Amino acid sequence: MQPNNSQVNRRIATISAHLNPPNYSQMEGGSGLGRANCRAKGGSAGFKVAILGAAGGIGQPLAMLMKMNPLVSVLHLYDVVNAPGVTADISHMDTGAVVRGFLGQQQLEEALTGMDLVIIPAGVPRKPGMTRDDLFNINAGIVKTLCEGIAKCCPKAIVNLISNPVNSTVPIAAEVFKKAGTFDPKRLLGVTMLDVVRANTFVAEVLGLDPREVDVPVVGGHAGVTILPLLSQQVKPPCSFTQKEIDYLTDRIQNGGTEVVEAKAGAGSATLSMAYAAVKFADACLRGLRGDAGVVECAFVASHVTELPFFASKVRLGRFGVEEVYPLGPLNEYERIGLEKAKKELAGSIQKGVSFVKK
Ligand SMILES: NC(=O)C1=CN([C@@H]2O[C@H](COP(=O)(O)OP(=O)(O)OC[C@H]3O[C@@H](n4cnc5c(N)ncnc54)[C@H](O)[C@@H]3O)[C@@H](O)[C@H]2O)C=CC1
Ligand SMILES: O=C([O-])CC(=O)C(=O)O
Repeated sequence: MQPNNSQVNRRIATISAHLNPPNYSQMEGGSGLGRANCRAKGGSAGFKVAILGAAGGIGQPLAMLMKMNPLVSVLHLYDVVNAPGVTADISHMDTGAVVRGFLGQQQLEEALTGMDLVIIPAGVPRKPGMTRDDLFNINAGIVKTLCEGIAKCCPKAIVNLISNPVNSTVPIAAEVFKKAGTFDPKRLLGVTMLDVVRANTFVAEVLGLDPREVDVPVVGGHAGVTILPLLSQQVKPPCSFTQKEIDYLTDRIQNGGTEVVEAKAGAGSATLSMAYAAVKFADACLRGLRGDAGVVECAFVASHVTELPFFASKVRLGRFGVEEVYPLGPLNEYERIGLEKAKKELAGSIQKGVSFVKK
């Protein structure tokens, strides 16, 4: 039997309520009586941060940690699935940031408007046997669409790009911004912080130190041989390694991601350590925006440090994003050979990203 008109209308209403669940910006405090919107609009000190892909393996712990960050006054959580649930959950934490959820493409612009910092962990992760480049076909399109939204709604925001392959997605973002006439190389940063976090951890293990005492620069890019730890510049504390230790550490740092992918056996890649690293990096960006002096981290950025248009190295973060890109410093022979390998692979990955948008 065919449904009559009023039955059809009821079904449409039910489906559309499902597709457009209440925006959590209207639901602060749950009762609708909350004044959090007034607090957020009232110019309370702090920055406005959006996470795109907030319901994912990285996105959820990242959202939780950003909600705990005192520099954040407003936190927008955007995803194509499950954003309302994650938002409801996170919004119950009694920390300062006002949390709002946004679900689906039709709410992307609202999610992005007015943001100071946009963090992007949207996209598919690896399974065992895959390279990061195997994610290109799906993630390139996702990153392109999200960056088009950023160019339109918050062109001055700092962008922290996590989605893999970072060596190609950062060039994709740059091309999208160039097309839109909004590209500012200071504001686009590929997140390679997890490589530094791993390098500090593994070096500390070898040296028998607390990882918090260790500071290893990791340059190049974020995949395999493009991840180049500069162990000769491990300055905090100054130390030297045997060749065996250097081989072991370089291999472990370059393949840290694969180590996690294999251990998770099909259930994804690093999420918790990545969320930690992303928050460490986002916090550095926010401290820079606030005007703190001497904020220096490694990131994959537009660069003149080598002949390549993008390269990861130490950068100084300030009120406008990347204020200085530091040269690599003295490399030993082992690192010089590693650099040549890294550059060769990076050149192809960068070109692949550029061509994706230009084609
Ligand atoms: N830069 C780095 O050091 C690291 C990067 N990654 C990368 O981060 C990405 C995310 O990883 P996981 O969180 O583990 O994946 P996941 O699959 O658990 O989460 C991804 C989230 O993105 C969402 N999403 C998909 N399409 C979207 C779109 N168009 N707009 C907004 N959200 C969208 C999904 O709904 C999902 O919630 C992967 O590409 C992974 O390779 C992972 C670890 C380290
Ligand atoms: O290995 C992956 O696919 C995820 C990633 O980038 C990392 O853990 O470094």
